Amino acid sequence: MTDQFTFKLLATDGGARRGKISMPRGNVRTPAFMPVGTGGTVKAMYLDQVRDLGSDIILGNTYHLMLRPGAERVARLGGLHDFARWPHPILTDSGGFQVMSLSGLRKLDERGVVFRSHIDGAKHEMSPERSIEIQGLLDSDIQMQLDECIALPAEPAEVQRAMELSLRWAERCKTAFGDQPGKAMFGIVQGGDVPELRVKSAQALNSMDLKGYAVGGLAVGEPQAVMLDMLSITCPELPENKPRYLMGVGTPDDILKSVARGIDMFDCVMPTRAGRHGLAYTRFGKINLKNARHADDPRPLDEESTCPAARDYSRAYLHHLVRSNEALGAMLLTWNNLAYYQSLMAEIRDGIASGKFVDMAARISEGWARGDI
Ligand SMILES: CNc1nc2c(CCNC[C@]34C[C@H]5C[C@H](C[C@H](C5)C3)C4)c3nc(N)[nH]c(=O)c3cc2[nH]1
Repeated sequence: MTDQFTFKLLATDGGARRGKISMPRGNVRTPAFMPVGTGGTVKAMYLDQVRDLGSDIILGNTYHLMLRPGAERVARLGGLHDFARWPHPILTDSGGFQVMSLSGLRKLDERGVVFRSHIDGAKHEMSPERSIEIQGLLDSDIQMQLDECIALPAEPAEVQRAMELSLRWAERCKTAFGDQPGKAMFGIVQGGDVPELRVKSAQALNSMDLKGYAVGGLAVGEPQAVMLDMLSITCPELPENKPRYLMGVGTPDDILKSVARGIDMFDCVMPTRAGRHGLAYTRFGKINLKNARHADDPRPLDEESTCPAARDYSRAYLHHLVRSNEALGAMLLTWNNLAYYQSLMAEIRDGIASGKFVDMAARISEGWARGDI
């Protein structure tokens, strides 16, 4: 047990890193995939299942929880861990990304973002200080600075404006967060697809001596090659003794290639959202259970999986559930997908620890390319 937030680099293999984050609520084995919770739940899953799959940490959802049921109410009820019965670490995003993508009317200026709730149209102001206050009310263990994430492609002048605003907001978030030994506030590197802006953002955040660093402003419409190039430019500028979190990423292939460039933490709605839409992630690649070709297939998704959803149900049954829009279809495919993602992360961690990351990554990628499954 510890009352501090610490990161320990345990092994490296090329650019890939194996580490451990220690916090009062528990440890996070990195590279880590963080299942995405929305209103304090990972959709279509019981949190005990999420834990049993090997998830050390989940994401909470600042924007949704502040609108409903309200951050002050969650605090009155003991904070998000008690509210959702998840006693392990929780990371919360600042809410800015969603305001930019979800809410209707919104105005952004030096003070922060003013927006209307997509639920009831009520007006809300989200300043850097208010975002940190909300994340504190949720009792989040890892809090993200408020930032401005812009979609790509974008004009370099616009990328620079948003990056420099985000740096000023990082300073304000650091001040608002203050000194909370068992918790962390991560800065977010911006700079779009402009190498010199990425370096400037990373170096400025580096000098703020934060407990962890996220790489933001990616997975916003750019090709994978651009995202990977930005990682190759950004990660070397970040301290190697602090965790690095690539926000919103990604597919299994994105994750393998980003780990190779020095990323430690990932979050993505893909496995959970795809599961609700009939898509199964497996070590043989993606399988769309909506497709009629599965209607008579008695095989499970993966008879060697330890996850019952992958091992014990025929593709014909899963196809039937998905086609009939049965809740069990979403439940089983979400369970399968998170189990697959966490087994991929465990294989990645073992590969780095044994110095076999490159061979392991090649073998995994060949499995996906096997074709007809
Ligand atoms: C997909 N690509 C992408 N995502 C990104 C996110 C959100 C990360 N996921 C958190 C989130 C976002 C939504 C959906 C769930 C729950 C909750 C609301 C928190 C994950 C980002 N968040 C911030 N603050 N800044 C970014 O630059 C950024 C870039 C991203 N690029």
